[in-house]
Amino acid sequence: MTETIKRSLRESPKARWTAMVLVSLSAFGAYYFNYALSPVKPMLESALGWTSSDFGTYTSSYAWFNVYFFMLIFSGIILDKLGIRLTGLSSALLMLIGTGINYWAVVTDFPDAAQVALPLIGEIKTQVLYSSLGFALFGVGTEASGITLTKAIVRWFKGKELALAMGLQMSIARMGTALALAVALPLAINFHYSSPILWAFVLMFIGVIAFVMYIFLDLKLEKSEKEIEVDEEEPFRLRDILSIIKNRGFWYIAILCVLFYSAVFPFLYYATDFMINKYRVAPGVAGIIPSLLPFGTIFLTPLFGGIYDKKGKGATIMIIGALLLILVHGVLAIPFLDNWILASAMVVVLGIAFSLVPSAMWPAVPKIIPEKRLGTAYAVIFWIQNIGLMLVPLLLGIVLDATNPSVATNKALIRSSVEQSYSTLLAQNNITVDADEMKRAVETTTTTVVDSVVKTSFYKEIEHSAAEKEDVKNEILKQVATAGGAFETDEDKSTSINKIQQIITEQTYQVIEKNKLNIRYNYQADILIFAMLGVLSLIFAFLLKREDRKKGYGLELPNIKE
Ligand SMILES: C[C@H](NC(=O)[C@@H](N)CCCCN)C(=O)O
Repeated sequence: MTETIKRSLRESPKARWTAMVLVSLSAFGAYYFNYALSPVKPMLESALGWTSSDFGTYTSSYAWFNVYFFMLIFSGIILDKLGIRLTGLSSALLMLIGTGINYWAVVTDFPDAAQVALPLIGEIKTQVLYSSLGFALFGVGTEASGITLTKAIVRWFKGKELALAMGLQMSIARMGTALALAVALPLAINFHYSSPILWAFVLMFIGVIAFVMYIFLDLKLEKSEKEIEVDEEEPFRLRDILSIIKNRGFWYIAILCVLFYSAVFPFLYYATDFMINKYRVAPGVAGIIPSLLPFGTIFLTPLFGGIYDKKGKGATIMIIGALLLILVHGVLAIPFLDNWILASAMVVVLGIAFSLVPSAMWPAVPKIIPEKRLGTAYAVIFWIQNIGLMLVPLLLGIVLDATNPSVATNKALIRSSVEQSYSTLLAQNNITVDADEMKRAVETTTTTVVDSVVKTSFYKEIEHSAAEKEDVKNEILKQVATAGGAFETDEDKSTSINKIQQIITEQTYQVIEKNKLNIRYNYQADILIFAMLGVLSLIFAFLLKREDRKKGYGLELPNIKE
């Protein structure tokens, strides 16, 4: 078909780069919210009584609807039927609604023991369930928006700077992840644990506005191409899936994708907590270390993509990426190597691996799958990848609780002692506070105590039986009451509450230290799971290279022919 593109708006660099920035803004918000609650894990435990399994359920819920309801496949069909404008706007709105539900669930005061029974999952805290449903809705929007944005970029940049535009769009999205990891916990500490979600809501709203602006630009593009004959795009067909899944090379890439991404995205969910617990990094700055990973990829992904374009060696690049993955998780798993500088260096190396593999893997798909089935192929790969994003974070949470059985109960014990101490001291001193003020004070005190114990204790914790836990609780109450006896209230209410907070913090801390109450997680088993995923990734990267040699896909050849 003839294609006269002289008068198309795509010919204007200003117009197409504006389109790229506008569509990328919603991805920025999405990638921010994806990790906005991860660094806040320790606070969710201290303040809301979540366990690691609750956190695992929440993070795995991102993929619930995508996996169970085949939403990625449907999104591909919907995108084909409704087009970029409607699908993009609907997915941006879906992300916004999901974020809103998540915010509501986290700020709502559910009774401590409120639980619902779900098929397959079993008993789950009501708050965790609602947060997860919001996150699951957000996940559908994010993945649908991912394939829509790719199509939008292709629409504007085909025959132009396509790879660069895709790389930059990924970089803008990753800036969102870096921002979330670096600022979420400081935001939560200084304001409220829900503040990172509120910010996500604002960013997502900006994303929706930006997408509405994109729609106007896209309408202008359509108008400019009205008289022009352009190539018809191939529609999404279910029967394409059949021909794709018969291809062995496709399976190697899809399995490598799910294994590799499962060792990186879920790692980021837990990384801040891991830095605090293993490397004793102060919570306020612990997120900076994992944020080095997405931050590095912002520059490295386009760089490695360029190298692959010119020099080739795609399958070898994926093998190197998988080897680095094993190195990083292997080193992070060694118990006595607990220096934060080493941890930061490993995160930087993981960032290099996470730039190498995607920069070679995504452009390798068109070498294995014919162009007209590419949309379907990416949707199926994302679907398989989502299975990993659903199972691995949940497994990590369950394993963390199972290998650290006393941590969650000990945190709950501290919280209830703090609560009782407040009630006693406030009553003794005739100070009345409303329920919200009290809740806030208990949350802050518990978080402060837990943080300081985790950061400063070098003892080898001993596990306590239930009876000993009661003793510890009584001792906390006794110590707080003794120290509180000398307390006199002659100042205003907030000064008095601050003093009470200080007394409770100090006394609780001392009792925990003395009794060696274990509230620090040992992440050893979780990190070994990541290392195993690395080994499996390496095996599939080798299988892919062998298949390439057999079938001659040209994965090792440059993309740009001289
Ligand atoms: C391009 C690729 N995107 C994905 O893999 C998405 N399916 C998942 C997005 C989840 C974001 N945490 C990428 O980001 O490398």
